[in-house]
Amino acid sequence: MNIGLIGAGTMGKFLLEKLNIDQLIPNYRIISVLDEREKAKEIMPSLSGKYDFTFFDKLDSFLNSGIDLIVESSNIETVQKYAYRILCEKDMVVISVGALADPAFFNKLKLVAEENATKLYLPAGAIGGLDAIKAAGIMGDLHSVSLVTRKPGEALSGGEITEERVLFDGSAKEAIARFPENANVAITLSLAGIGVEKTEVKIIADPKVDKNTHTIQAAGDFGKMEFTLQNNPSPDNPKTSHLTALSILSSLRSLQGQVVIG
Ligand SMILES: NC(=O)C1=CN([C@@H]2O[C@H](COP(=O)(O)OP(=O)(O)OC[C@H]3O[C@@H](n4cnc5c(N)ncnc54)[C@H](O)[C@@H]3O)[C@@H](O)[C@H]2O)C=CC1
Ligand SMILES: O=C([O-])CC(=O)C(=O)O
Repeated sequence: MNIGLIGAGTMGKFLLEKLNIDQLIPNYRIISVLDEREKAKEIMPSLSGKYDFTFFDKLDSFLNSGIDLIVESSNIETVQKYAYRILCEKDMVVISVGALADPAFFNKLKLVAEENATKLYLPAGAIGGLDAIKAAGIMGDLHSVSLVTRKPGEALSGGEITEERVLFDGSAKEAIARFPENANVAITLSLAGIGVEKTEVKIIADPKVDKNTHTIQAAGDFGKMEFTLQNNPSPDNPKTSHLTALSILSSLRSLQGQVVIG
């Protein structure tokens, strides 16, 4: 599988290390990286030497570089800019899932993927339990879904804090608008469950935690569930839980093989 990467930051570099150097998934390699911004020309040559990929500064040449699948690990704006065009011809893994909070945009992507027989993969990212949420909602009998995200102040750009502070309490749709780098999980959860308007989100800065903590609660005809993750932050980006990059690798690995779990 020849992969094209958009976003060679914290997660992108981790994926380059694991796929291209450690060869964690046999035959899966990042062969192309896209960055159209002027400043990319300075940093890409050394990265491309280290990880052995070709750098592209134009989307069209990137798409024509022999890649089978695109992995995005950049930001919401990049997904909004490129996803439609990409899904016209390639499968795509999106991790900045907050880009899909607008139902009109999400439906447009679903439609273009359907028309072109391409696929949009949304890894679980920094959370889990989505298999249970999807199962619980399959008959429309999932009544409530909530997420409480608790992070150290520095992860929420709040700087030094001395006591717990609720920074946000509202819908997933509002959460991602206010915290585009911390509430992608709220949108993944919404898409798996009851949507961006009905999914309730609280974001709390907490000086007592050193992990990015996410608690999901759901109730419906199936019963109730509660699921808590205590994620170690990525060493290079305290906002991003390390589990997120692992979940991209896991999504890639699940494209291979005959057995599908979950
Ligand atoms: N779905 C989930 O569970 C989670 C999603 N995220 C999201 O994943 C994304 C990546 O996270 P990190 O790697 O920690 O971020 P990062 O900030 O370390 O890396 C992002 C990279 O994208 C590059 N970039 C920005 N604009 C670009 C463009 N137009 N074209 C190409 N490259 C561009 C930046 O230069 C940077 O190197 C972020 O949007 C983050 O909010 C983070 C954590 C959890
Ligand atoms: O990494 C995390 O813990 C969650 C996160 O930042 C996001 O969903 O945007």
